[in-house]
Amino acid sequence: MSLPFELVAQGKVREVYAVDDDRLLLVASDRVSAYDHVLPTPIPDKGRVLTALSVWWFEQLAPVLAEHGAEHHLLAAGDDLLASGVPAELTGRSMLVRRLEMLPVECVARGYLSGSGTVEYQRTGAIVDVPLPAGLVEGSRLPEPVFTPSTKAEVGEHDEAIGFAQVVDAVGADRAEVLRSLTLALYRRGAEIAEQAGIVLADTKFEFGTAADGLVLADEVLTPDSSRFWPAMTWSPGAPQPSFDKQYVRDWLTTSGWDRVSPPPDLPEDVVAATRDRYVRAYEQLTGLPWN
Ligand SMILES: Nc1ncnc(-c2cnn(Cc3cccc(F)c3)c2)c1Cl
Repeated sequence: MSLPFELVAQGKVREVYAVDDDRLLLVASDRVSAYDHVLPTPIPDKGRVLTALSVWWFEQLAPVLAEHGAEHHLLAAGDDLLASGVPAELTGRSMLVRRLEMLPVECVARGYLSGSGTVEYQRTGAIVDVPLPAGLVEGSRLPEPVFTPSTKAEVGEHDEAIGFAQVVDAVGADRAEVLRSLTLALYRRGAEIAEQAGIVLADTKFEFGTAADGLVLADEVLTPDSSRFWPAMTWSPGAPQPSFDKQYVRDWLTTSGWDRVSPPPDLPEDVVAATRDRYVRAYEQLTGLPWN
């Protein structure tokens, strides 16, 4: 796809283009990643579903942002993008956003113990400087949601968990405090809405930037790519929880005999179709809106 804009950042499944000095275009692809590899087979509509979900969450979270004197970066999405020169085939999976000075902190909120959090906890009984009770296992619900920030790793590297003191060093004490309280408030609101939809929001990662008028919630929000979504029905601490959206892909890759090092194999049609269905159902269950 050739866009009349300069490519300024390229992620595994997303790109960022510069529309002008003040605006960026975030474009979500149909690519899916699993086990740290981008798979060769696209999932039709994934980019459009996750973009529509982010747009919906920005609306749901606006009151929480306002309570903390913050805003979000979304300017326009969907057909409104045609006026900015975005090709029609991209408008459904693009967001026009305010260009911000991004803060160098990944603001992670966890309501459950999982992934790198579990590894940290098993090593130290805590997640960096966040103490946790004894006896927790993979998938355990935490007594309270916790703020467990990390640094933004280089492309291809994993983010490194950091303590609150390092957030203070990076952004100052007052802003660090706001980042923690706002991250936790946004997570609580998201988890509350997800719970009503039968989905556990185990954890999520927010990114913030600054503009002249203060703190701004950026990037994508509360999507299955930036968060762990588990079906509430199957939640059972003590083992890795099935991912709401990626479990079919993970299971098939495991049975396919792929060694997780060489380039991943193509996905069979039924796994692609089932995965597309999971993204559509996540959208419909969370928003209560029909996907079309
Ligand atoms: N509002 C903003 N202002 C300035 N910069 C950004 C920004 C740059 N990069 N990223 C992360 C990212 C998002 C998608 C695809 C990628 F490759 C990388 C976010 C944003 Cl969202």
